[in-house]
Amino acid sequence: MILSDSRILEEIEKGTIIIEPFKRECLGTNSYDVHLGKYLATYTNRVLDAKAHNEIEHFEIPKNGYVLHPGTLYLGVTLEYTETHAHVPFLEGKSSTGRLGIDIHATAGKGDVGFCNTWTLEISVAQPVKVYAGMPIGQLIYFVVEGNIATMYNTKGNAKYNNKTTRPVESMMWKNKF
Ligand SMILES: Nc1ccn([C@H]2C[C@H](O)[C@@H](COP(=O)(O)OP(=O)(O)OP(=O)(O)O)O2)c(=O)n1
Repeated sequence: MILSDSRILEEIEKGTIIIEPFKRECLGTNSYDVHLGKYLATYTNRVLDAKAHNEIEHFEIPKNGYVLHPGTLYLGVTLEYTETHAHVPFLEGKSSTGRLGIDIHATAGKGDVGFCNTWTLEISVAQPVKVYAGMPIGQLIYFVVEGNIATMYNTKGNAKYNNKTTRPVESMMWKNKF
């Protein structure tokens, strides 16, 4: 089950969902629109190593926008800081961003109950496209969870993406033992 607009508002009232900043007009029928934060990042090395800590370089999107090109993975970040304490949040693209050939995540759209942070976006594009800080970039949808949560994401000792940030965060795959 996906939360409706009025249920999302009720959960915000209760404090089980936090979206900052929150604007009523960004609430859709059963989703909330999130926006592109001002920082992007790219990996320093062209060849990434799944076992290594791959470093990234952050940069700010200029006022007049920044052109993204195919063949490069850009990490972006939502302007919105969110907390979800009782539902499973999912980050989805928007039809309007999709129609510009912009993908905002690479397989990872699911969030966890207890995730408290901005969302890192794994952005790739089909053709060159100029993007702007503050533009609508995706939407959050909220699923009802079945069963008790034994470990909330924000209390999980080995959660990788818990540190509060306004910048995109690189892959922490290197912390996995394999
Ligand atoms: N595009 C995305 C997808 C998810 N997340 C956040 C919300 C999730 O609650 C958190 C962890 O996501 P995963 O469980 O998919 O990631 P990992 O399994 O790699 O990390 P961990 O071991 O911390 O669970 O990252 C994000 O910022 N950006």
